[in-house]
Amino acid sequence: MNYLVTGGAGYIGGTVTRLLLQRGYTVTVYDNLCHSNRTALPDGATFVQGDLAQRDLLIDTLSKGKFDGVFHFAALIEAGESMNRPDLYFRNNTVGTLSLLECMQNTGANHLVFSSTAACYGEPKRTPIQEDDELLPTNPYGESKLLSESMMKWFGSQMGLRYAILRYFNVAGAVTGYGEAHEPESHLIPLILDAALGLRDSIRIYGQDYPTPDGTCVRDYIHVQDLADAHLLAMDSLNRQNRAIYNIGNGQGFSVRQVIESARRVTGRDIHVIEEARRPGDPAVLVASSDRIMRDLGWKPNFSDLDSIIASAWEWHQKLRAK
Ligand SMILES: NC(=O)c1ccc[n+]([C@@H]2O[C@H](COP(=O)([O-])OP(=O)(O)OC[C@H]3O[C@@H](n4cnc5c(N)ncnc54)[C@H](O)[C@@H]3O)[C@@H](O)[C@H]2O)c1
Ligand SMILES: O=c1ccn([C@@H]2O[C@H](COP(=O)(O)OP(=O)(O)O[C@H]3O[C@H](CO)[C@H](O)[C@H](O)[C@H]3O)[C@@H](O)[C@H]2O)c(=O)[nH]1
Repeated sequence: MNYLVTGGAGYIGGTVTRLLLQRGYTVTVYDNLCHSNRTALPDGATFVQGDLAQRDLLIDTLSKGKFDGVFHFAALIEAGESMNRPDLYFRNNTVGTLSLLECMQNTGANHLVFSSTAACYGEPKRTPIQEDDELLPTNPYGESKLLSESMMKWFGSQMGLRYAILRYFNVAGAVTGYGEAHEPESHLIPLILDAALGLRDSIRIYGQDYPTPDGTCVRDYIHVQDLADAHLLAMDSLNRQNRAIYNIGNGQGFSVRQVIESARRVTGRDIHVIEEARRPGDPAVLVASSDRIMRDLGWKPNFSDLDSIIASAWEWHQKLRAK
């Protein structure tokens, strides 16, 4: 099999690229490196440096590659940043995805697995969240992904696109030799691990007055290896089904304070905390029901407890920072 991976120089796209290569598949990564660098690219993948907006380059890449499918990860990913710069998020994520869909249509590529997000749901009315629950994003990042989902629906029904939308919850952890290192980093777990290593003075907790048991936001953390497995199952399923939408999470919520406690247990280090105001756009609680993908595709997470997810991140993070 031969696949195109947009955003394949990033954290999750890079992990899926490694898994595809391990399975013996051929992979081309398409990435503009706006939030990553070449050193993150695995040996064995062909690399095209390009932006989703570069239609000629994208069409050329798709035409030459004759791909069996496209995994679409390329996006800006910070909910907080999107509150200040919605324009960037709609341009890069939504218009960028439209460009990809048009180029796929032009070149006859029609199997797509798309990285969507729990941020599409906004503040949920019930927990765990199911795929058919209300979609009311509280930040432009989530809206930019929801609009992309809507385009896929119409490219599917009117133009024959076969697609799987994966709404991930909070992705964490590392596989051998590759883990989370966003540029710049804004995500909770790598920032906590930097604090454990003494590379930051403290970790800031954004908001202590949420309607949750300890007042801090609750999230559902899913290991990147389990998430990567779901991508391969989803792509394969497009030979049997035209379209699907799946949540990918562990079904368990952990507050920011619980994540910090887990990191203290795993690292054995002191982690200093500073309490800050809420970060605009953050929903209080996001916890997934992943029953649908378990039932339809037989997916099952192997890393279900938070300590083991953080332990895998910690092992990799120490090596990363030692470089
Ligand atoms: N990290 C999470 O917890 C999480 C949760 C839900 C969904 N997602 C989604 O998963 C995907 C991957 O996230 P990640 O954590 O690996 O982020 P990342 O920033 O590590 O990777 C994104 C990659 O896309 C590239 N990119 C961005 N815009 C591009 C463009 N216009 N053209 C070409 N390349 C472009 C970046 O250079 C980067 O390499 C994103 O679509 C994100 O929205 C992530
Ligand atoms: O220094 C920090 C960083 C984060 N947080 C809090 O920790 C929680 C998790 O924050 P992250 O920034 O790690 O992740 P988000 O929940 O904001 O978003 C992540 O998961 C989403 C899905 O749930 C998206 O898809 C998005 O791309 C991805 O970044 C939030 O309540 C946030 O306010 C802090 O308290 N301090």
